[in-house]
Amino acid sequence: MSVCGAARFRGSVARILQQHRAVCSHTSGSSTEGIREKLQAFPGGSVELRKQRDSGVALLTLNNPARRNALSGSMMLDLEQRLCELETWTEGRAVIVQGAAGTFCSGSDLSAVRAIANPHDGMKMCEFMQNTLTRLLRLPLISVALVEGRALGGGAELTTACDFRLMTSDAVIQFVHKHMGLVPGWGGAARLVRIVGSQNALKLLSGARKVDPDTGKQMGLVDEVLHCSSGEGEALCQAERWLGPLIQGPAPVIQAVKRVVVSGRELPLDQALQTERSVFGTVWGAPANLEALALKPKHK
Ligand SMILES: CC[C@@H](C(=O)O)C(=O)SCCNC(=O)CCNC(=O)[C@H](O)C(C)(C)COP(=O)(O)OP(=O)(O)OC[C@H]1O[C@@H](n2cnc3c(N)ncnc32)[C@H](O)[C@@H]1OP(=O)(O)O
Repeated sequence: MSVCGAARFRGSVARILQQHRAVCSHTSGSSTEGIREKLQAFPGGSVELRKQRDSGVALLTLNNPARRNALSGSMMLDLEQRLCELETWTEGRAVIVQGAAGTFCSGSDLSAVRAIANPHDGMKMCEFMQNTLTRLLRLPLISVALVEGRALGGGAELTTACDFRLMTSDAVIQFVHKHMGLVPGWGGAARLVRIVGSQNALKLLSGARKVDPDTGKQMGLVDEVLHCSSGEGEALCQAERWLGPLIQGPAPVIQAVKRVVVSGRELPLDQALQTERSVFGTVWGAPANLEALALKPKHK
């Protein structure tokens, strides 16, 4: 890589880190300035984070069951703060995003949507949620959306910001945006095209189609269909079991794997190769590598 290329790369990494520090410390000056105060004016529900230290799996729960886990303004702010915590969780391996009371998320809280329907505030909310879901997508943790019940509108977009989607057999993902005279604004369209391809994305968005698990699996939107017979909590148990093989191993190695996949997915080849070398440098000769070499590994 040329000297100026390396300088450009260092500059882009510095900018990403600067944005991260600014957002976590709420440093004003970003283009979403002022929206936090407005979102705070729409309370209701919460976004809970439970870090399971033994497994390194965090549970991120949208908790607004009276509103089918619709995202109130304060929940959008909660989500940003929970992501700040996850971005610096060095022992973390994965995060499962779920909804309370057996349903995922019915999108934005419509009372908040009505109140900030003006273009200026709507655009700032859109950018705030787009930035927040992009940070979820880029977490150095393997992320799974556990979809029970309904994932509608912004809730459907939220599922696309996870690496994987697991659905219970009676669940539905629906991009209802067209019915509201809208298109996705939280990054859901850009991510959906990358997940299912542009033709399937066009069908799901233009038709506002209800995606059942089998259809979702066929088009690559759904990674596993969970058949749950007994009560509450079974879907989560099945999701953790599905995740198990992906997160076996030291947290730094799992996090390094996610980092090289994110850079391979998002960066131009030269920068992706540079990032891969940088991440490789963090695990080469690190404890997990040295321990593995000492054991004379045999991969049967
Ligand atoms: C489009 C992108 C993004 C945006 O631009 O911001 C959005 O996400 S906008 C919101 C898109 N979502 C919706 O339009 C979903 C609307 N809700 C429904 O379709 C149904 O409620 C349901 C989610 C399919 C559940 O139906 P059901 O099980 O029959 O329950 P109820 O309909 O009786 O709802 C229970 C209760 O919850 C309230 N509710 C549901 N969704 C929302 C929401 N998104 N915002 C606010 N409140 C919501 C619903 O009003 C009921 O409350 P009460 O009437 O007070 O009992």
